Amino acid sequence: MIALLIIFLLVFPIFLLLTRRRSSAKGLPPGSLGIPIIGQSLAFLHAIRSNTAEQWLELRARKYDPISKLNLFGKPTIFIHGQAANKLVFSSDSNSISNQQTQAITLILGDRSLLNLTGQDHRRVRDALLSFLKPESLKKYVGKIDGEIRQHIEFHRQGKEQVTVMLVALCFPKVLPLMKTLTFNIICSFLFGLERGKQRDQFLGGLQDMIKGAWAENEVLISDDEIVHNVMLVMVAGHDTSAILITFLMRLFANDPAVYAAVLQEQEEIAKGKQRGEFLTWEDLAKMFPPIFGGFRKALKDIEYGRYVIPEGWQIFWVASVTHMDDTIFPEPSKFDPSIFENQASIPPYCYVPFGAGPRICPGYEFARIETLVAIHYIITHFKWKLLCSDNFFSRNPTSFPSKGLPVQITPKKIL
Ligand code: HEM
Repeated sequence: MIALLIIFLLVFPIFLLLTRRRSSAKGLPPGSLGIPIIGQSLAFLHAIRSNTAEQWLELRARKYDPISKLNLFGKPTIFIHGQAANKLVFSSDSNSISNQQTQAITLILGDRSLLNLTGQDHRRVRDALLSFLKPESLKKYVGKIDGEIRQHIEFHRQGKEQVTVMLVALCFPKVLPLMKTLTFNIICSFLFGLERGKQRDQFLGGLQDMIKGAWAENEVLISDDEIVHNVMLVMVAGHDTSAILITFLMRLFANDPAVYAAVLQEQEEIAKGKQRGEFLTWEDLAKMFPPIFGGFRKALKDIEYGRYVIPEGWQIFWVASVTHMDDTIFPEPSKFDPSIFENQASIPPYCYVPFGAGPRICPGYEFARIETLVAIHYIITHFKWKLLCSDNFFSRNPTSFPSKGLPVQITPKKIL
């Protein structure tokens, strides 16, 4: 207790000095920095855990629209959202705004992952990654990903539809863990050429050797540390994200018969044109239609934004979901309506940013698109499923997941 008091007494005067200096300079955005160090962190973490983070942010956005200041995780922070904010975050040069990572992420992934790199170094390592994540390279892998998905779903489903109703909750698959293993397997097979079997199960032990082998052909000059740190980043970035997207799509389809029917019809048309067992191709995906909260950046100098200044050294918290839920941009934003993406030109720039934008836009975008489309195509044309958990809740940790991992009852369709 005494130690806490001493820390408080030491930190508070510095904090006051910092905020007074800034407050006297006109233009600091509205909002309070709260108690030193803690600020709004506990309230925000509580909102995340109690599943009300979206509402917490919405309330803040409505109160201070479109920019406010707060104190998150010990750092003075600017919370911004909307088209202009996204444009500022995603298109500013790396001398004004840099990426900002927590110490934990840097410790886990290493300091040479893309998340920590800026300027020339960021471009060089990103180019290396994109050399195999770009559409021309991915085209060759559509059939392989299709094969992986078929094997995976068959393997985990076998026999499960025959259990008695009493055992349903225990024995029927939960979609989320199933999709997480699936996205892990796909990345293993794609990045390391590592197929199903004992070796893949022992993957973690041999990780580093395999990484070197997989990147050896790359002609862009990057260091061993950069290889290791970025392969770990790709494993992490590509694992939860796509698995969660596929899981939520399955829940949305199960809850929305009209969208389910439209997607089913589209996918059956594609399936009809194929022989039994024939894999999908890149051209098939072109016939189909096409989850992260936001992130942190850091202001490297004072930045003028409308009537306000974002002070040098402050953290910038960009929240995509607030822009996505803005009904002046997307009428009925909470309605699941994939058809709004049919006319991409109708969406104003920097308003739909689930993968970010600009020089740091997600390099795994095409990869995620392929695995999601192929998984949904296979599942919807081969199975029917019923949700075994009727609520529509989801929690965050910090990525989102549906109640109980989305247990479902899966029944194979009769394929003619
Ligand atoms: C539904 C799936 C996915 C979503 C919604 C998603 C979203 C995002 C977002 C919002 C960012 C941050 C952009 C920024 O800071 O401006 C990002 C970065 C990144 N993503 Fe993804 N991602 C997905 C899947 C993937 C996959 C499958 C991979 C790898 C195969 C991947 C690799 C990366 C990497 C390496 C970065 C860092 C890029 C950089 O800092 O230059 N992501 N992603």
